[in-house]
Amino acid sequence: MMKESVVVQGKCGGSVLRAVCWPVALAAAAAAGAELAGTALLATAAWLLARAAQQPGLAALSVAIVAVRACALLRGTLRYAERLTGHRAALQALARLRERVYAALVPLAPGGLPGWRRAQLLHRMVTDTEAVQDLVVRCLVPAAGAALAGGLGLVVLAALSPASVPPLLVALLGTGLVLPACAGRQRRRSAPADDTAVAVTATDLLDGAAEFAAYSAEPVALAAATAAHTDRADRERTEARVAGLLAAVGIALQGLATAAATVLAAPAGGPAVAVVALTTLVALEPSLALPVAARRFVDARAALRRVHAVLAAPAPVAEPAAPLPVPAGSVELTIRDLWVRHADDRAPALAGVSVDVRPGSRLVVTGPSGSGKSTLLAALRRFVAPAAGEIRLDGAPIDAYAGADVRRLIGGVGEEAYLFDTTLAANLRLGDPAATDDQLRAVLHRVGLGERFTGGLDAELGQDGSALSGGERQRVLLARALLADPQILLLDEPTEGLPATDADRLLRDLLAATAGRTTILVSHDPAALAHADQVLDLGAAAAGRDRVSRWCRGAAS
Ligand SMILES: Nc1ncnc2c1ncn2[C@@H]1O[C@H](COP(=O)(O)OP(=O)(O)OP(=O)(O)O)[C@@H](O)[C@H]1O
Repeated sequence: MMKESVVVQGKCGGSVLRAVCWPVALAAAAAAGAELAGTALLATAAWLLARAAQQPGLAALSVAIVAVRACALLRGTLRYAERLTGHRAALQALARLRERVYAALVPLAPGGLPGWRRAQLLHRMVTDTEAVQDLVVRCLVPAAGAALAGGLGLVVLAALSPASVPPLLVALLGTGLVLPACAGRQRRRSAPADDTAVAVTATDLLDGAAEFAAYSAEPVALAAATAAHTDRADRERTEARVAGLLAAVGIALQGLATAAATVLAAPAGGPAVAVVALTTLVALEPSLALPVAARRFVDARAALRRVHAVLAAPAPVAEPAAPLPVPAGSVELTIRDLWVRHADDRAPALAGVSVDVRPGSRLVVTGPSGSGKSTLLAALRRFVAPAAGEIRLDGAPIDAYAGADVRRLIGGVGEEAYLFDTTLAANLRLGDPAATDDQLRAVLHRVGLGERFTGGLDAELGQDGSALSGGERQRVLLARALLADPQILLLDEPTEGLPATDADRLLRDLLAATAGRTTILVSHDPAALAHADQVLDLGAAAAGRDRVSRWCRGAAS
């Protein structure tokens, strides 16, 4: 178990556990102390009963009577200290690990996240990180307590009746090593590498409820969820049977060892026999919990490995070692022969795109679906790295700036724009946390939302703006982007999916709100094209890209 613990610490929980190693050591010492006090309590009580049966004077029993009370108090106090210190250390470790996972996810979003499903990431953040808590409270502390209690039991027996040591030793090896090894082995065999099937099917059921209902596909979806549940229930039933069997074997070993140690201590006679019997019983008690600890250890190790995979995931875009300070004031954007490829085995999403965007001008990007419009905006915000070519801001390559600085400079409403399930004001203040209510109302006026909300700034928007119409949603997103006040405003198909009259009105308000500001607008709308200073047609570039792909295929074959 110790060897495996080193592996886990090295992989992921290492620095997290190191930060709480002292509280963990204190908790383990308190757990062992509580076991020792329990052992001493029973041993002294046994001696007291046996000695009292011989009817000595009260003075001969008074020390033992006080010792019994002291041990009882000490055991309770130490148990409390162990729970308090152990849980505090575990919760601190958990909080640190969750912070690290979140910090690791930030540079992955959004480009690096599609490798995981949403339910899997939620599982990593919420459930898998809890493994570090289990590791402390349910593995390390019980294992240390069991080792100390067993060791003390052996010392007591060696002092009172050396002949009784072998039965206790054998039983300790059985309950403390062999049974946990069996439990761990069985758990390793039965536990799947990724225990998120239930979470994934449950998320699909919730997210896709409307679609399943629309296509009468509920039985299919429910069958997938039921299969995941049945699989898990089957595994848990098998494990419960094995756990019950191992617990029974442990209790049998404890009983046999106690009986054997008592029989072997019989020649010593007197209170020592009772002390030996009770000491053997108590010394084995903590190690009976170790098979369960071993199963939890296997689970914790697997969970921490999964968390480690998130922590170690390479960011899709490398950060510069010494980022340049971002230029102040308006910036000139230059894109030269830009190539972007989302995966090595896929055709390039952008092939040789070049354009210059002067400060204060409006560039409209157009082109058929799949021609790379969103990819261009993602590259400008450093969410994906170019395969070739360059993007320059005031002459300096964009990858010389920190990603967060670039996104403050070049921001807006992308494909992934999201509205949080909170008030209108809270959603808007994501753009500018210091904005006053008057500034919020002013920006709402600019995007044509002046008097629209009955609840005013406190109106609740629902999850991803579910309480809004499509046009209102786009206007709130635009208002938030304007509040953030980036040097270059990006807008990805803001009128998409709206009825023609709403789209016209939104586009009019949008063009007015962005007049004189450097704007890159993805749109097919003739009105947007008419008001553009420049138009970048990626359809033409896509035709070139197809020619390149065909040439590549031809060259390969
Ligand atoms: N994360 C990704 N992983 C792999 N391929 C991707 C990814 N994102 C986009 N692509 C591919 O890159 C190409 C360009 O996609 P992109 O979304 O940029 O096009 P678009 O012009 O914005 O399309 P639409 O108008 O439909 O939104 C497409 O072939 C798409 O399948």
